[in-house]
Amino acid sequence: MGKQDLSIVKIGGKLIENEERLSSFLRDFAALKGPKILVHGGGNMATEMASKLGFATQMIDGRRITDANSLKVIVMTYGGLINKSIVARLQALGANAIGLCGADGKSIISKKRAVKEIDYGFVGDIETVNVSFINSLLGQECIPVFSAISATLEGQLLNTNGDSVAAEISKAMSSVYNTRLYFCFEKAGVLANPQDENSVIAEIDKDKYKQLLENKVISEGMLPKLHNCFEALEHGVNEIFLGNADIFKPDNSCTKITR
Ligand SMILES: Nc1ncnc2c1ncn2[C@@H]1O[C@H](COP(=O)(O)OP(=O)(O)O)[C@@H](O)[C@H]1O
Ligand SMILES: CC(=O)N[C@@H](CCC(=O)OP(=O)(O)O)C(=O)O
Repeated sequence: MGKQDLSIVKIGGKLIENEERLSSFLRDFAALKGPKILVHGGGNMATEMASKLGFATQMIDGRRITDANSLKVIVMTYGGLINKSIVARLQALGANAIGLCGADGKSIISKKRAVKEIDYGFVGDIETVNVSFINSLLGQECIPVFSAISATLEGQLLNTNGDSVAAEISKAMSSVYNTRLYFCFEKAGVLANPQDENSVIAEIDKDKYKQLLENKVISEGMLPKLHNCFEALEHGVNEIFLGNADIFKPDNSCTKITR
């Protein structure tokens, strides 16, 4: 018998902050057929909360420098407010969501990033994903909702990029499922002209990716996002799509990443 399909969907922080788009997305996600996993970021909200508490935020190459105060804010914001709100709303839509961070069920174990030129602080690089635990939740028709937090085996919580959480879960779950990974963010996909929402590139393979890099069409957060995509395709993920909150609506245009 062939493998069953599994959808892994990541939603970015800017999408989460837009109430109208988030509601519409959650309705579509709740209605999506088959086993599924949601991963959420929340970077902007953490920056705002930190600022309210009087803590400055420093980002380098899209990664947050996470000192002890910053980690506390992140756990409260991602693991608390955002995660629990999304779970409650999915439950209200009839979807049996369960909120998790990497420490829950030892689901995502990471290592604190080694200090090279930059000390990122409490930032984790994922080492293992607990496939059997996640699979057992899916087997009970639960929908795991992961925040962008992992943990070490020694019990240290670590801030972990949401795109990486989604990509690593997808790679690991590919041993059991046909995996389809969706990155939902504020744009309609990868744009040929970042200023023009109507310039969505339908498909990007490795050659096209090289060309986009050379022509500097992609920048900022899109750089690690596409890097993650090609890495995931090399490691068993079957299909990857990038789009906005409307990605599951019929006739919605988005970008497909192919080898
Ligand atoms: N060619 C491009 N097409 C679409 N987005 C791009 C492009 N180049 C750069 N970007 C930027 O990448 C961002 C997406 O990355 P990121 O901010 O990390 O997303 P997320 O909301 O998932 O955290 C977009 O909001 C956009 O500003
Ligand atoms: C290490 C690191 O940078 N972690 C990210 C995790 C949140 C995230 O990925 O949020 P978005 O999807 O909204 O960008 C951060 O703290 O910003």
